[in-house]
Amino acid sequence: MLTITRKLEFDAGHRIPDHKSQCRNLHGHRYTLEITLTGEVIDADGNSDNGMIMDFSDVKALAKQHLVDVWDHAFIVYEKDDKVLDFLSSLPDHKTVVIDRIPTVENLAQVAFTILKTVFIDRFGTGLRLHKLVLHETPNCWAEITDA
Ligand SMILES: Nc1nc2c(c(=O)[nH]1)N=C([C@H](O)[C@H](O)COP(=O)(O)OP(=O)(O)OP(=O)(O)O)CN2
Ligand SMILES: [Zn+2]
Repeated sequence: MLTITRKLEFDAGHRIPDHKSQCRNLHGHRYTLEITLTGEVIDADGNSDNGMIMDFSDVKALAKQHLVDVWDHAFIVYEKDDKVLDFLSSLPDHKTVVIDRIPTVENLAQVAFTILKTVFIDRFGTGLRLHKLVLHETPNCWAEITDA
């Protein structure tokens, strides 16, 4: 299978409220997101996308619009983490992203995949789709999801 991968990075805060150790504290990461797309190579002479699955600059622009700019410099918080939600809501204009699950890297990867699979759709009639997403929480820790 032929794929392309675009890497983007963003910073976000989180905590894992039930964690047995350090990760129950408020802290942050520089996350690395790898978006892997598949589809036929575009064959259209004179078209800017000719020879590509999708232009990397368009992959970046869409990923930023729908996910990266939403999560960058946000605090990502579980909807049942009441203490942190109360605190964040006391901060004027704080950038907070509330999600329906604990913000482990596994869960963030699943949320990101759900969002981006609706963005990277068959826009060229080439079968373009999101094949895989990798989210690194630290250089040593990451989660991967591959389209079933
Ligand atoms: N399965 C998971 N385990 C842990 C998660 C997670 O999301 N899924 N998250 C954390 C912490 O939030 C943190 O991201 C990881 O901390 P740590 O284990 O300290 O990772 P480091 O890469 O910094 O560790 P080094 O020992 O410095 O390599 C914890 N567990
Ligand atoms: Zn963490």
